Amino acid sequence: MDLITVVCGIIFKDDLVLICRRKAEKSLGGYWEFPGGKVEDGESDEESLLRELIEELNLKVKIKQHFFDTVHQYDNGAIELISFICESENITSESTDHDQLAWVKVSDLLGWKLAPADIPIAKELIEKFKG
Ligand SMILES: Nc1nc2c([nH]c(=O)n2[C@@H]2O[C@H](COP(=O)(O)OP(=O)(O)OP(=O)(O)O)[C@@H](O)[C@H]2O)c(=O)[nH]1
Repeated sequence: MDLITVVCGIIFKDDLVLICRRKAEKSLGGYWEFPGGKVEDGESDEESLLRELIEELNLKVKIKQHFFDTVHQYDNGAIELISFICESENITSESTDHDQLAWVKVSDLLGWKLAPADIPIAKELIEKFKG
């Protein structure tokens, strides 16, 4: 089965990072994720991320650096999840795809019910920001 490329933003506002809970009716409903989405034909990863964040969250961010990529095999197919560290100047409270948003400390990330593909990214982030 094809590998689907998904981009996500690790969006910082000061020391806190944004995670979003997928709406119940979506795939992986109820799981928390870093917001983003599927890369479309003809888009770069960065263009795709900026587009998704505006579409879903009406959030304009600065992409600071490419962070960490991971491949995860779900029952219905595999995704490659490409993450970027971003900074946001404003805080958003509404999403078209999520029913809750939370700004959390990096060290607390694994206490949330993250989408399985996001767990290696969260672990890497905790390692990077520890001490
Ligand atoms: N945006 C995003 N998607 C993720 C993450 N982790 C993860 O496994 N995914 C999965 O990657 C796929 C693409 O995400 P998406 O946000 O574009 O989903 P979508 O609404 O276009 O499609 P879908 O609802 O049909 O699955 C979804 O199946 C989603 O569950 C993540 O951190 N961010």
